[in-house]
Amino acid sequence: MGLTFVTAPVSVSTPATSANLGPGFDTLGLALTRYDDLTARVTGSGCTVEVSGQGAGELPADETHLVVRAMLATFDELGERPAGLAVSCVNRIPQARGMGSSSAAIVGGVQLARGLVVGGTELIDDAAALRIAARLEGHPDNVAPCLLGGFTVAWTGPDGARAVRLAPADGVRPTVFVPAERGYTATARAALPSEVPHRDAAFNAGRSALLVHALTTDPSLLFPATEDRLHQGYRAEGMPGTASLVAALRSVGVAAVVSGAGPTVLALTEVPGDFHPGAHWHSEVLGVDGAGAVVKGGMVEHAERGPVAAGRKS
Ligand SMILES: Nc1ncnc2c1ncn2[C@@H]1O[C@H](COP(=O)(O)OP(=O)(O)O)[C@@H](O)[C@H]1O
Ligand SMILES: N[C@@H](CCOP(=O)(O)O)C(=O)O
Repeated sequence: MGLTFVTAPVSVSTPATSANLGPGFDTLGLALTRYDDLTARVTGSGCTVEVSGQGAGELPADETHLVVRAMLATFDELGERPAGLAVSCVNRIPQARGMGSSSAAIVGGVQLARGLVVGGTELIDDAAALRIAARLEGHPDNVAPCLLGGFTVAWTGPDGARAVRLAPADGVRPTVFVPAERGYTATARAALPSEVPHRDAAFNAGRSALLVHALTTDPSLLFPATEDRLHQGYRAEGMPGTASLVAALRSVGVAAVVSGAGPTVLALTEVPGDFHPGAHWHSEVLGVDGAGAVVKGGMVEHAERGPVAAGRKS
């Protein structure tokens, strides 16, 4: 039997995310309180995409748009596509800056597709949604917090991506410093070596483990816990302004890291009021999003995720 599609529009708010958080390369991620708002409905034929805000006038307006690609991949998992789609995107997450905009588009698309199918949430549960989104993104560390909210530890097993969601401690104070220029994740990944010294791998294993404790229990340890030897150093040449700002913040005791693949900088502890990053940077204090990509309308009716959902399995 075929699928039944919902005729009413479905909406989703997708949070920005910061991945890696220093040593947790391709694993750790945090959901932040800045959102893209996406709406979709089934139509009789064709595919239209309206974009306002970030990416307006640049992103495609057809089925090659990333949100639609993720929707179609999800419908294909379900075995049937609707006749047509109309999608609208109000984008507030800066794109190609290291704040998880592509993951927000992918997770948004997966969630919209689930919402547009009667019984879509049962046919594709959160665990399957995470697997689809991570497969499309290529790494799970942004899609996990975008989907689930909070602070997530994600990994890839034989059956695809999995994640647990943890509650960040109250003392975690995210500030982002966003530059005007873009930096593409694919470019930043190409700067990484295929092998690293064993001592650096051991260093990062220790810091990542400490970071889980610091972020959930003891933020006073965030400064040593955010040291990294696996990616930031290799990427510094390609983003010298980012490397300098991380160093300047760390020199005054702030637990600063490259956000995702950069070029945005993320501070996890309070930035002194007299610290000035320079006119090049737009700084913004953000909260930690606790809910993830919540769908309104349609068939995904999960409640807001509270701040504590330790051990949530995907
Ligand atoms: N909201 C969006 N809607 C559609 N495509 C998007 C959106 N956000 C990002 N993308 C696509 O992803 C690319 C940026 O991906 P990436 O380099 O991974 O940056 P980020 O760190 O912001 O995720 C953009 O050039 C665009 O092609
Ligand atoms: N682990 C990835 C994270 C990329 O995050 P993004 O927000 O820059 O897409 C990496 O470091 O490549």
